[in-house]
Amino acid sequence: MMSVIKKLWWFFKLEKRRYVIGILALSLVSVLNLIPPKVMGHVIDHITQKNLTRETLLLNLVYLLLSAFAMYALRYVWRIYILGTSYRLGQIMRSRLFGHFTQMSPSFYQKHRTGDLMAHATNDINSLTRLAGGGVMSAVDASITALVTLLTMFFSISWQMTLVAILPLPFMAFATSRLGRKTHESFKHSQAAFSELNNKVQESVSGIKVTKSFGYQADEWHSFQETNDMTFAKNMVTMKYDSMFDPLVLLFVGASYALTLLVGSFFVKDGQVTVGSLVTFVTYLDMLVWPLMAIGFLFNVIQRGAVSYERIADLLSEESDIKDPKAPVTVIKNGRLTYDIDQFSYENEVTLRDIHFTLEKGQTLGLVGQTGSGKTSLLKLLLREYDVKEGEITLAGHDIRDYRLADLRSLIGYVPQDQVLFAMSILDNIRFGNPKLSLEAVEEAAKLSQVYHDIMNMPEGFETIIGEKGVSLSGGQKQRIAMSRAMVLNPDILILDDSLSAVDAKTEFAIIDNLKKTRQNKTTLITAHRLSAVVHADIILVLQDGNIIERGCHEELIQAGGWYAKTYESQQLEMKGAAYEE
Ligand SMILES: Nc1ncnc2c1ncn2[C@@H]1O[C@H](COP(=O)(O)OP(=O)(O)OP(=O)(O)O)[C@@H](O)[C@H]1O
Repeated sequence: MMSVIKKLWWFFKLEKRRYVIGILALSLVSVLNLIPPKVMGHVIDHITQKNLTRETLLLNLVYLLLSAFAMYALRYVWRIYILGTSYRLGQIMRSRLFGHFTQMSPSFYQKHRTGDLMAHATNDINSLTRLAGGGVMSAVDASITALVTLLTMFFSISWQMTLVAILPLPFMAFATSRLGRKTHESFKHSQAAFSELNNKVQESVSGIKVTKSFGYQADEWHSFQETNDMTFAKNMVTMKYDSMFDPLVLLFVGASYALTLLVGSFFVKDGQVTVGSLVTFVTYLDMLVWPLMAIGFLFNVIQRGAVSYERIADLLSEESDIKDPKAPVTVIKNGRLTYDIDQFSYENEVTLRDIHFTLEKGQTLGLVGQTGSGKTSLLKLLLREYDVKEGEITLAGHDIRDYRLADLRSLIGYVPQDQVLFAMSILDNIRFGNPKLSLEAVEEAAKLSQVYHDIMNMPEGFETIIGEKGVSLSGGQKQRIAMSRAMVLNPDILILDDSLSAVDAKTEFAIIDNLKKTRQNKTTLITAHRLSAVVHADIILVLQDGNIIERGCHEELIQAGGWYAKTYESQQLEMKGAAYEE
């Protein structure tokens, strides 16, 4: 349990100055706290001895007031310096986590669901902040208060009474530590359940449109209720252990009071202590309740912090499986692209097999084949979303793993199958890769992608906000805006992954025509289901179950009379039929 303190030592060291000031202020408050009961006892003794003068009373009142003001100021100081500093830990950990998230490859996001990652970034970080703030505060305060109070009771009132009063404490320590262990376990389960709940909410909200369109709201509601109930049940178990803590402590404190009263009354009767001293003693005993309670709070905070730290550390220790090379090739330029892949698999099943081809700079590759045949996977390997283990992909004579990831990706413009547009203006969406680009450049890219007129017809043209709070776009418009985003950068290598599937044949033809004109010296890779999108390609590969089953240019493949020729023919017939119907 204490290991979490060790693990957080770097932070305490980093904020040493602030913690030292905070702890000093806190310690002074604990000592000043001893004054009021002393003053009280003193005045009571004067009253019982009937010799209380006005001067003595006034002097004691001044002591009380002075200590109250000093404590007011010092309490403010420690709150700012200890609790305030703890937020800094939250800030540091949050940016570490976020930095880590941005470094990770897609397989990380396949393994961890969004809701889970959100839980780490919120709940777990809050637990850590509580440990570095409230935890440190109660540890220092409780130990100093307990120490100075016990010493004062022991030396300035009666050591015998003190020993009797603390008799129940070892039993209490035993009981609370057992309870603490149980709380720790149940908290782990609560935290995991919260992650699950987060996932559920995230998935349900993002899929709400689909859920509703299929009329599955009721099922979704029931499945959410199940997760919600489970989380509630786990939280109740934690709550049960939590709720046992304070009553348990108070039980032992009650025993201390009873013993003190019993022994104290004998001592007063014998004249060993005065009535005033007994009152002071009982007030001090009262002051010990807080440190005892704080043990429970500390147990909680430290254990929760430990669980959360573990969860965050586990995430942070996961390395991205896509790494930058130790000695990267410093200059990157477009050139011959060669795929030499013997085999590639995501997990166990082989996704791509014997993929060998060369694409010269400036050429266009067309990738076709049934769904699931491996087209997207082949492209993702070039982006290094995943790495090839058996074989290599080379660009301009170097294995792509020898370039810096950022360099490699700066060469590539990628229009994925599921485009993501952000809730901001169309202008900013298109120049996402380089916010400094001019409106003219953006307009040009939109024209090349055949979406310029669509945009000009929107309420605020390129300034139109899209997404949740703005205009909803059609599938085809989304595709063409995503395409403009890649085109505006005029990338050396352009990857279009089924990017024209939602546009009509005429628009597709115009876009392809623009591509042919503008990308003469640049490499282009296109996957498509509609073969008309790849007719112009220099090399067309037909994939089936991860293998290349046909290769050549359009004419060669038509000649060969295989899958390509048959599919092309039937698609042409379909198009003619559709045109006839129109
Ligand atoms: N991240 C992944 N993890 C595991 N398997 C995957 C992953 N991505 C794709 N696959 C599997 O790899 C195979 C090839 O998928 P891929 O997306 O490359 O096909 P595709 O030809 O692009 O299909 P489509 O035309 O439908 O887009 C499929 O069987 C798919 O289930």
